[in-house]
Amino acid sequence: MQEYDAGRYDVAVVGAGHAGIEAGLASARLGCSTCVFTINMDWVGNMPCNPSIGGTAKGHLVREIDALGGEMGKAADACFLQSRMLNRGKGPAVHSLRAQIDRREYAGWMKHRLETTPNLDLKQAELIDLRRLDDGNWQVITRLGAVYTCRAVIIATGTFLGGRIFVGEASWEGGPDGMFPAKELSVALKRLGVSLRRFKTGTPARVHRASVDLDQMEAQPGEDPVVPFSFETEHPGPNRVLCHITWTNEQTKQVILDNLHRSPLYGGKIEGIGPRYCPSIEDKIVRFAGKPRHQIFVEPCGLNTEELYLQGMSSSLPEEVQLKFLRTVKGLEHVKIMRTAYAIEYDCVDPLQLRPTLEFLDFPGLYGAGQFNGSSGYEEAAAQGLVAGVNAALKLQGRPPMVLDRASSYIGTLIDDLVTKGCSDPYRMMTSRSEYRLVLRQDNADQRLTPVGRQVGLISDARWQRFQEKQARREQELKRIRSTVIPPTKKVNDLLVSHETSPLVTGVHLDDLLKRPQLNYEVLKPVDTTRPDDLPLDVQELCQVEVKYEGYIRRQQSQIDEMRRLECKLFPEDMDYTAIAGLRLEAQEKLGKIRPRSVGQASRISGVSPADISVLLIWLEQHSRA
Ligand SMILES: Cc1cc2nc3c(=O)[nH]c(=O)nc-3n(C[C@H](O)[C@H](O)[C@H](O)COP(=O)(O)OP(=O)(O)OC[C@H]3O[C@@H](n4cnc5c(N)ncnc54)[C@H](O)[C@@H]3O)c2cc1C
Ligand SMILES: NC(=O)c1ccc[n+]([C@@H]2O[C@H](COP(=O)([O-])OP(=O)(O)OC[C@H]3O[C@@H](n4cnc5c(N)ncnc54)[C@H](O)[C@@H]3O)[C@@H](O)[C@H]2O)c1
Repeated sequence: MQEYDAGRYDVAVVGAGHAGIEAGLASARLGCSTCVFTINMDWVGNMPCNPSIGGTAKGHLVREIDALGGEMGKAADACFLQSRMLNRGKGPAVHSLRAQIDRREYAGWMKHRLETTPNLDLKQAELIDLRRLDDGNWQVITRLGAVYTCRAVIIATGTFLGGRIFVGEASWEGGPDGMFPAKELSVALKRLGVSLRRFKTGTPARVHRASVDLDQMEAQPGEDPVVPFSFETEHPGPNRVLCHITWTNEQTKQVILDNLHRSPLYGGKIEGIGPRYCPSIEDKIVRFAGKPRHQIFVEPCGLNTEELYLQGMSSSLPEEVQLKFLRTVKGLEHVKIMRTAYAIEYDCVDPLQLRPTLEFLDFPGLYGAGQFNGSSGYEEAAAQGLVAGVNAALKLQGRPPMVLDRASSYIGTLIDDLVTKGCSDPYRMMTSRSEYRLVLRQDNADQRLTPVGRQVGLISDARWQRFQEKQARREQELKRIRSTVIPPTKKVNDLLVSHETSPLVTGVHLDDLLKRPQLNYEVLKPVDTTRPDDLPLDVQELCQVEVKYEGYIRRQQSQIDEMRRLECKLFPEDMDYTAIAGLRLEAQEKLGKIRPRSVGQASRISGVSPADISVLLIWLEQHSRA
């Protein structure tokens, strides 16, 4: 193919999935001329699996993306079909927003957002090659020979690189949703020296609504009032659909067990490693053999389609086996499959090759984001896209990088886990991955991250002003709660006794009452006479959590202060660990490979001991004096 010079950009983003979208928008919004490339223009922001956003820990990620100035939360608010806050019965740290989304509406919304963003071009073109020039610039080359010269490249290729589909005995080269795979780019990356490996993931069948007996299933309505993802959405729309729940049974299990030898996974055809926390139904049947049944969420894919998604039934068994086991399920006895479930194997990187900015350690100007970095999930991808896009732009502008630490966010935790510990299967965010989860709540994501977004340049003046007003109201209300004395009147004591908590003998501060497990902000309203009546619900919730969990939060904060002490001790870029006397050989090797940014990051590398950390601290102390 004859090549031609097609122009220059500051940043080229390979991919318009969830990572590529956030990367492209962030880079363009920070003033860099940006081109986002996609294999298929009609699938910008495609959700090849469940059209749902959020859920445990993932909802936190969406809130954080929004707080930094990203797009996913706004798009989800504009296109949701049903919304629920999960885990309301548990502590505030694990409350997680989850929404079922209209898939086509979401993809269209995101595409239009890219099309209308200044400094951003969106192009349908498969990139097949990537070159590093001697002057530090990069070139990306399309299948049609167009050569674009760029100062930075962000790879956000999802599950397309070297994609291979598996359904029973059938297997072919392919991307998700019937798209073609990106083969050449894998070869180009390997040629450059990037080491790739194989992961796999899967998706369940989509079935026709008319073939499903929803009356046989448990209906699951959305929650009112709807809580939006974005801190900027003032009036979220209504819930528009019902979801349903049904269950597998002994018969389903038997069909699967009888056909396990036909599974490409159990037959050894798939070599890629699948997501531990999103197992296929055949995996669940084998791994949790004692479990009599598994839950299936039956969820609409959109308003203008009859396709239903069967969450929990991901499979790569042959098509006829899929039909057979689905028809054993209550309500699915006459089900018709519209899209068959499949597994997909793809190339991705070992994220230990990346810095916390998501730039490759060995290839300045080259960044990785999303499923390409070894993660799984739309929200994980979007979070990384935002971080890669911001950091590519900051570097080109000669500004300090945006590195979010573990105590600032789930985004920081996700990236630190990836680049410090690596991952041996597709990485999924969970609240248990954060040691600071009482502080990293979805309700306070703006408090934690909007100042960072503002500093970077992604938060407008108007939004910043609204944020500051909200913080002022929060502080005012906290002050009022802490200084208000509730007297031991009959009305107060009747209320306390009716909520099974002891009456007062003297006046007590409102915050002390709020700390009682039987009470909350809403319950105390009738006796809290100085409460402002125009306080927004989100400010009320913030104040309640901060007061109720004050002691725990304070304790966690002191752990954070300790952690940050080490996080501020940065290593020089050209650090030679082999020259540091006293470091054990294993530590020298691991540190040399991962090249941590700070002593804090070094302390989390497996194989680096507390004694090694002491040696590093002494070395830094001497080095900074010299
Ligand atoms: C079958 C399946 C099941 C999944 N199940 C779920 C699920 O239930 N829930 C969930 O959260 N996640 C699921 N995932 C993962 C989810 O799709 C990804 O985590 C998420 O989409 C990753 O976003 P991304 O931006 O990294 O990549 P993608 O969304 O895959 O986007 C990749 C982009 O790169 C472009 N591209 C690739 N190569 C090139 C090239 N050479 N040139 C130009 N453009 C290129 C593509 O056109 C596309 O725009 C599943 C994925 C698949 C395929
Ligand atoms: N390979 C991948 O990348 C891949 C593949 C499959 C799934 N996933 C991820 O895993 C998630 C699905 O995984 P899963 O099947 O383990 O389920 P999940 O982890 O999302 O569901 C766990 C819990 O969430 C709640 N929940 C789920 N759907 C709900 C609904 N419609 N209404 C109310 N509550 C609901 C339920 O309490 C359920 O038990 C996706 O959202 C995606 O993030 C990723």
